[in-house]
Amino acid sequence: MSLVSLHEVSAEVKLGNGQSLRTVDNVSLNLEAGRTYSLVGKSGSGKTSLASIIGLLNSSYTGQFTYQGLEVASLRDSRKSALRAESIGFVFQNYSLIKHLNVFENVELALMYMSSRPSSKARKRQVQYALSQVGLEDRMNESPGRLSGGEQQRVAIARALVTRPQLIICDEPTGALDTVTSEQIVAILQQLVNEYGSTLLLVTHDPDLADTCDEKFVMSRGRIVNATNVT
Ligand SMILES: Nc1ncnc2c1ncn2[C@@H]1O[C@H](COP(=O)(O)OP(=O)(O)OP(=O)(O)O)[C@@H](O)[C@H]1O
Repeated sequence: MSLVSLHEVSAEVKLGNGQSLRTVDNVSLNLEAGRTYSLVGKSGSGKTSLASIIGLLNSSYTGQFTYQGLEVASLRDSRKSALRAESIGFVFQNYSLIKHLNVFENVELALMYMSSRPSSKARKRQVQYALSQVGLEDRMNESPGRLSGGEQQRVAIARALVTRPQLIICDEPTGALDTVTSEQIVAILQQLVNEYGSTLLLVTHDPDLADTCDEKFVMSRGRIVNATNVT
Protein backbone atom coordinates (compact mmCIF):
# COMPACT_ATOMS: atom_id res chain seq x y z
CA MET A 1 0.00 0.00 0.00
CA SER A 2 1.29 3.44 -0.94
CA LEU A 3 1.62 6.06 1.80
CA VAL A 4 0.03 8.64 -0.53
CA SER A 5 -2.12 7.80 -3.50
CA LEU A 6 -3.71 10.42 -5.76
CA HIS A 7 -6.03 9.47 -8.58
CA GLU A 8 -7.18 12.16 -11.01
CA VAL A 9 -6.98 14.90 -8.40
CA SER A 10 -7.80 18.49 -9.44
CA ALA A 11 -8.14 21.75 -7.53
CA GLU A 12 -9.23 25.28 -8.35
CA VAL A 13 -8.99 28.69 -6.74
CA LYS A 14 -11.53 31.46 -7.21
CA LEU A 15 -9.98 34.61 -8.61
CA GLY A 16 -11.02 38.15 -7.70
CA ASN A 17 -12.74 38.62 -11.07
CA GLY A 18 -15.12 35.75 -10.32
CA GLN A 19 -13.33 33.29 -12.61
CA SER A 20 -11.67 30.06 -11.47
CA LEU A 21 -8.10 28.98 -12.01
CA ARG A 22 -7.24 25.30 -12.07
CA THR A 23 -4.10 24.97 -9.92
CA VAL A 24 -3.90 21.15 -9.95
CA ASP A 25 -5.11 19.37 -13.05
CA ASN A 26 -5.93 15.67 -13.08
CA VAL A 27 -2.89 14.51 -11.10
CA SER A 28 -2.36 10.83 -10.37
CA LEU A 29 0.68 9.70 -8.40
CA ASN A 30 1.82 7.40 -5.59
CA LEU A 31 4.36 8.10 -2.86
CA GLU A 32 5.82 4.98 -1.30
CA ALA A 33 7.04 4.70 2.29
CA GLY A 34 10.74 5.45 2.76
CA ARG A 35 11.33 6.90 -0.70
CA THR A 36 12.33 10.45 -1.62
CA TYR A 37 10.56 12.51 -4.29
CA SER A 38 11.16 15.91 -5.79
CA LEU A 39 8.48 18.08 -7.32
CA VAL A 40 9.86 20.55 -9.85
CA GLY A 41 8.38 22.98 -12.34
CA LYS A 42 8.27 26.63 -13.24
CA SER A 43 6.91 29.25 -10.87
CA GLY A 44 3.12 29.04 -10.86
CA SER A 45 3.02 25.46 -12.19
CA GLY A 46 1.08 24.26 -9.13
CA LYS A 47 3.76 22.66 -6.93
CA THR A 48 2.71 24.32 -3.68
CA SER A 49 -0.96 23.72 -4.46
CA LEU A 50 -0.32 20.01 -4.95
CA ALA A 51 1.94 19.78 -1.87
CA SER A 52 -0.74 21.41 0.28
CA ILE A 53 -3.29 18.77 -0.76
CA ILE A 54 -0.82 15.97 -0.04
CA GLY A 55 0.02 17.62 3.33
CA LEU A 56 -3.69 17.58 4.31
CA LEU A 57 -3.67 21.39 4.37
CA ASN A 58 -6.21 21.85 1.59
CA SER A 59 -9.31 19.69 1.28
CA SER A 60 -10.86 21.52 -1.66
CA TYR A 61 -10.10 19.07 -4.44
CA THR A 62 -11.88 16.60 -6.65
CA GLY A 63 -10.72 13.08 -7.42
CA GLN A 64 -9.48 10.39 -5.08
CA PHE A 65 -6.79 10.88 -2.44
CA THR A 66 -5.85 8.24 0.10
CA TYR A 67 -3.31 8.76 2.86
CA GLN A 68 -2.13 5.62 4.70
CA GLY A 69 -5.01 3.87 2.95
CA LEU A 70 -7.58 6.30 4.40
CA GLU A 71 -9.93 8.13 2.04
CA VAL A 72 -9.03 11.71 3.02
CA ALA A 73 -12.32 13.23 1.82
CA SER A 74 -14.22 11.09 4.32
CA LEU A 75 -12.19 12.20 7.35
CA ARG A 76 -13.46 14.85 9.72
CA ASP A 77 -11.35 18.00 10.10
CA SER A 78 -10.29 17.01 13.62
CA ARG A 79 -9.06 13.61 12.39
CA LYS A 80 -7.17 15.25 9.53
CA SER A 81 -5.50 17.70 11.92
CA ALA A 82 -4.48 14.87 14.24
CA LEU A 83 -3.16 12.82 11.32
CA ARG A 84 -1.19 15.82 10.08
CA ALA A 85 0.28 16.60 13.51
CA GLU A 86 1.30 13.02 14.05
CA SER A 87 2.53 11.86 10.71
CA ILE A 88 3.56 14.83 8.58
CA GLY A 89 6.45 17.26 9.11
CA PHE A 90 6.72 20.51 7.17
CA VAL A 91 9.72 22.66 6.26
CA PHE A 92 9.05 25.93 4.42
CA GLN A 93 11.28 28.46 2.70
CA ASN A 94 10.74 31.12 5.37
CA TYR A 95 11.49 28.69 8.27
CA SER A 96 8.19 29.72 9.97
CA LEU A 97 9.66 29.65 13.47
CA ILE A 98 7.85 31.47 16.25
CA LYS A 99 9.89 34.52 17.26
CA HIS A 100 8.84 34.75 20.88
CA LEU A 101 9.66 31.09 21.59
CA ASN A 102 13.23 29.90 21.97
CA VAL A 103 14.77 27.17 19.80
CA PHE A 104 13.85 24.37 22.24
CA GLU A 105 10.24 25.56 22.50
CA ASN A 106 9.87 25.87 18.73
CA VAL A 107 10.84 22.24 18.27
CA GLU A 108 8.81 21.10 21.28
CA LEU A 109 5.69 22.69 19.81
CA ALA A 110 5.43 19.91 17.21
CA LEU A 111 5.11 17.39 20.08
CA MET A 112 2.50 19.49 21.89
CA TYR A 113 0.04 19.04 19.01
CA MET A 114 0.21 15.24 19.12
CA SER A 115 -2.91 13.55 20.50
CA SER A 116 -0.66 11.22 22.49
CA ARG A 117 1.50 14.07 23.77
CA PRO A 118 4.72 12.73 25.32
CA SER A 119 5.51 13.59 28.97
CA SER A 120 7.60 16.66 29.68
CA LYS A 121 10.63 14.46 30.37
CA ALA A 122 10.18 12.52 27.12
CA ARG A 123 9.67 15.76 25.18
CA LYS A 124 12.92 17.14 26.55
CA ARG A 125 14.79 14.02 25.49
CA GLN A 126 13.22 14.00 22.01
CA VAL A 127 13.81 17.72 21.40
CA GLN A 128 17.42 17.50 22.57
CA TYR A 129 18.00 14.52 20.32
CA ALA A 130 16.43 16.22 17.27
CA LEU A 131 18.50 19.37 17.86
CA SER A 132 21.67 17.34 18.26
CA GLN A 133 20.90 15.69 14.90
CA VAL A 134 21.06 19.10 13.24
CA GLY A 135 24.06 20.24 15.32
CA LEU A 136 22.22 22.86 17.38
CA GLU A 137 21.93 21.31 20.83
CA ASP A 138 24.02 24.13 22.30
CA ARG A 139 21.67 26.83 20.94
CA MET A 140 18.49 25.54 22.59
CA ASN A 141 17.87 28.60 24.75
CA GLU A 142 18.39 31.17 22.03
CA SER A 143 15.75 33.12 20.22
CA PRO A 144 15.45 32.11 16.52
CA GLY A 145 16.11 35.72 15.53
CA ARG A 146 19.70 35.38 16.75
CA LEU A 147 20.42 32.48 14.39
CA SER A 148 21.58 32.61 10.76
CA GLY A 149 19.18 31.56 7.97
CA GLY A 150 20.85 28.14 7.67
CA GLU A 151 20.67 27.61 11.43
CA GLN A 152 17.00 28.60 11.50
CA GLN A 153 16.29 26.12 8.75
CA ARG A 154 18.09 23.42 10.75
CA VAL A 155 15.75 24.22 13.67
CA ALA A 156 12.81 23.88 11.28
CA ILE A 157 14.16 20.49 10.17
CA ALA A 158 14.47 19.38 13.81
CA ARG A 159 10.88 20.54 14.39
CA ALA A 160 9.68 18.61 11.32
CA LEU A 161 11.46 15.43 12.40
CA VAL A 162 10.95 15.42 16.16
CA THR A 163 7.63 13.56 15.86
CA ARG A 164 9.31 10.94 13.61
CA PRO A 165 6.75 11.60 10.87
CA GLN A 166 6.06 9.23 8.01
CA LEU A 167 6.06 12.07 5.49
CA ILE A 168 8.18 15.22 5.33
CA ILE A 169 7.09 17.95 2.95
CA CYS A 170 9.70 20.60 2.20
CA ASP A 171 8.62 23.55 0.07
CA GLU A 172 11.67 25.38 -1.32
CA PRO A 173 13.60 24.70 1.91
CA THR A 174 16.77 26.30 0.58
CA GLY A 175 15.15 29.13 -1.37
CA ALA A 176 16.47 31.80 0.99
CA LEU A 177 19.95 30.32 1.46
CA ASP A 178 23.29 30.55 -0.38
CA THR A 179 24.54 27.56 -2.39
CA VAL A 180 26.94 26.14 0.20
CA THR A 181 24.38 26.40 3.02
CA SER A 182 21.70 24.92 0.73
CA GLU A 183 23.87 21.90 0.05
CA GLN A 184 24.46 21.41 3.78
CA ILE A 185 20.75 21.69 4.53
CA VAL A 186 19.81 19.15 1.87
CA ALA A 187 22.55 16.77 3.04
CA ILE A 188 21.21 16.95 6.63
CA LEU A 189 17.66 16.48 5.39
CA GLN A 190 18.51 13.47 3.23
CA GLN A 191 20.56 11.86 5.99
CA LEU A 192 17.82 12.25 8.58
CA VAL A 193 15.01 11.19 6.25
CA ASN A 194 17.07 8.09 5.54
CA GLU A 195 17.73 7.40 9.20
CA TYR A 196 14.09 7.93 10.22
CA GLY A 197 12.78 5.96 7.21
CA SER A 198 10.44 8.85 6.31
CA THR A 199 9.07 9.61 2.87
CA LEU A 200 10.30 12.97 1.54
CA LEU A 201 8.48 15.28 -0.85
CA LEU A 202 10.86 18.08 -1.82
CA VAL A 203 9.40 21.00 -3.76
CA THR A 204 12.20 22.86 -5.49
CA HIS A 205 13.19 25.03 -8.44
CA ASP A 206 16.72 23.69 -8.25
CA PRO A 207 17.54 20.78 -10.62
CA ASP A 208 20.59 19.74 -8.56
CA LEU A 209 18.49 19.42 -5.41
CA ALA A 210 15.82 17.56 -7.34
CA ASP A 211 18.40 15.01 -8.44
CA THR A 212 19.24 14.16 -4.81
CA CYS A 213 15.85 12.36 -4.62
CA ASP A 214 14.93 8.85 -5.81
CA GLU A 215 12.20 10.10 -8.10
CA LYS A 216 11.32 13.37 -9.80
CA PHE A 217 7.90 14.72 -10.77
CA VAL A 218 7.79 17.63 -13.20
CA MET A 219 4.75 19.92 -13.10
CA SER A 220 3.49 22.29 -15.75
CA ARG A 221 0.18 24.16 -15.66
CA GLY A 222 -1.12 22.03 -12.81
CA ARG A 223 -0.27 18.72 -14.47
CA ILE A 224 2.45 16.15 -13.84
CA VAL A 225 4.09 16.10 -17.25
CA ASN A 226 6.99 13.83 -16.44
CA ALA A 227 7.98 11.35 -13.74
CA THR A 228 11.53 10.02 -13.66
CA ASN A 229 13.40 7.52 -11.56
CA VAL A 230 16.61 9.34 -10.70
CA THR A 231 18.32 6.44 -8.95
N1 LIG B 1 -5.19 31.64 -3.34
C1 LIG B 1 -4.91 31.89 -4.59
N2 LIG B 1 -5.51 32.89 -5.28
C2 LIG B 1 -5.23 33.13 -6.57
N3 LIG B 1 -4.35 32.43 -7.29
C3 LIG B 1 -3.71 31.42 -6.67
C4 LIG B 1 -3.94 31.11 -5.30
N4 LIG B 1 -3.15 30.05 -4.98
C5 LIG B 1 -2.47 29.74 -6.08
N5 LIG B 1 -2.79 30.55 -7.10
C6 LIG B 1 -2.26 30.48 -8.47
O1 LIG B 1 -2.23 29.12 -8.81
C7 LIG B 1 -1.09 28.80 -9.61
C8 LIG B 1 -0.28 27.74 -8.93
O2 LIG B 1 0.32 28.29 -7.76
P1 LIG B 1 1.37 27.48 -6.88
O3 LIG B 1 1.77 28.37 -5.74
O4 LIG B 1 0.82 26.17 -6.55
O5 LIG B 1 2.59 27.32 -7.90
P2 LIG B 1 4.10 26.95 -7.61
O6 LIG B 1 4.52 26.04 -8.72
O7 LIG B 1 4.24 26.44 -6.21
O8 LIG B 1 4.80 28.36 -7.75
P3 LIG B 1 6.15 28.92 -7.06
O9 LIG B 1 7.26 28.06 -7.54
O10 LIG B 1 6.23 30.33 -7.56
O11 LIG B 1 5.93 28.86 -5.56
C9 LIG B 1 -0.36 30.13 -9.79
O12 LIG B 1 -0.75 30.67 -11.03
C10 LIG B 1 -0.84 30.95 -8.63
O13 LIG B 1 -0.77 32.32 -8.94
